[in-house]
Amino acid sequence: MSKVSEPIRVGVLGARGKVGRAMCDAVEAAADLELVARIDKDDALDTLVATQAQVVIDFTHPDVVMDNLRFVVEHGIHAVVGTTGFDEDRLETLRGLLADAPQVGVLVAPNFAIGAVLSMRFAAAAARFYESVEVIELHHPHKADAPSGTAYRTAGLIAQARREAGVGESPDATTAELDGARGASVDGVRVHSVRLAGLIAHQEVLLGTEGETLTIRHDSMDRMSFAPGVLLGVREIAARPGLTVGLDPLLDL
Ligand SMILES: NC(=O)C1=CN([C@@H]2O[C@H](COP(=O)(O)OP(=O)(O)OC[C@H]3O[C@@H](n4cnc5c(N)ncnc54)[C@H](OP(=O)(O)O)[C@@H]3O)[C@@H](O)[C@H]2O)C=CC1
Ligand SMILES: O=C(O)C1=N[C@H](C(=O)O)C[C@H](O)C1
Repeated sequence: MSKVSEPIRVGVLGARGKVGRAMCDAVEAAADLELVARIDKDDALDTLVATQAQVVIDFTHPDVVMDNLRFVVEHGIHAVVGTTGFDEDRLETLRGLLADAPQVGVLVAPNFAIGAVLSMRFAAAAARFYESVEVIELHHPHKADAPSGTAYRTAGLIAQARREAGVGESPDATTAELDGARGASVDGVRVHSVRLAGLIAHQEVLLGTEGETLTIRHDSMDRMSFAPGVLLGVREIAARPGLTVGLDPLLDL
């Protein structure tokens, strides 16, 4: 007779936020998961221990996410993290925390939408074939950070692919510009941030060379687009101790 396994006990941090609310709904709708804690600003993280949460989902704010992770790692709770702001320094700090808790797994991904993960891959694959490349990210006007975490990662992957292929910088003869007109340079790649009411999360990678251009565009039209990737992380993270960056390995990419 096959054994029925217990549902995974999940806590959501940022539970009243835009993404947190959608993740609570997604966890509640999944038969193999149980939502045991909804934590938002000023709620006690101890609730996670009292409710025996096994995995947390964090969609909070770049300013607080490291404190949340310190707490959960120290208490042996796995984490699936969508909150942005993870530069190399933060990832290194996280690796240090995890070194003292070798059984704990933390997944940090700048974007959990499957199409966004694929579009980053496509952009990295295309980058060496084009002279020019720029990234435009477009989001709702309540977003705290710019450029987006996805744009940072996309630009980083593009820059790495171009370096490995020996491709030089995108040509740009600008000698006079208004501050910000050419966007921000992320690892040498120009990134432009649009904030517009009515949008959710969107990104275009523009590539150009003699006689042709290629545009790689992804659109999240609903925050539920992040749920399949997050739930995949929740189900798999206990089997992946240490730090995992990006959803790619969970998708066998
Ligand atoms: N990786 C991915 O796929 C995605 C990542 N994101 C990222 O997720 C993060 C959240 O986005 P979004 O939901 O739009 O933002 P919101 O501001 O809507 O939600 C964040 C929530 O976290 C709460 N919060 C603040 N501090 C704490 C704390 N210490 N503990 C628990 N909760 C806290 C906020 O409360 P209050 O408002 O009172 O401060 C708010 O309710 C951002 O960094 C965003 O870029 C977003 C979408 C997808
Ligand atoms: O704040 C958002 O909304 C989003 N944040 C993430 C990012 O900064 O890349 C992911 C997605 O773009 C939505």
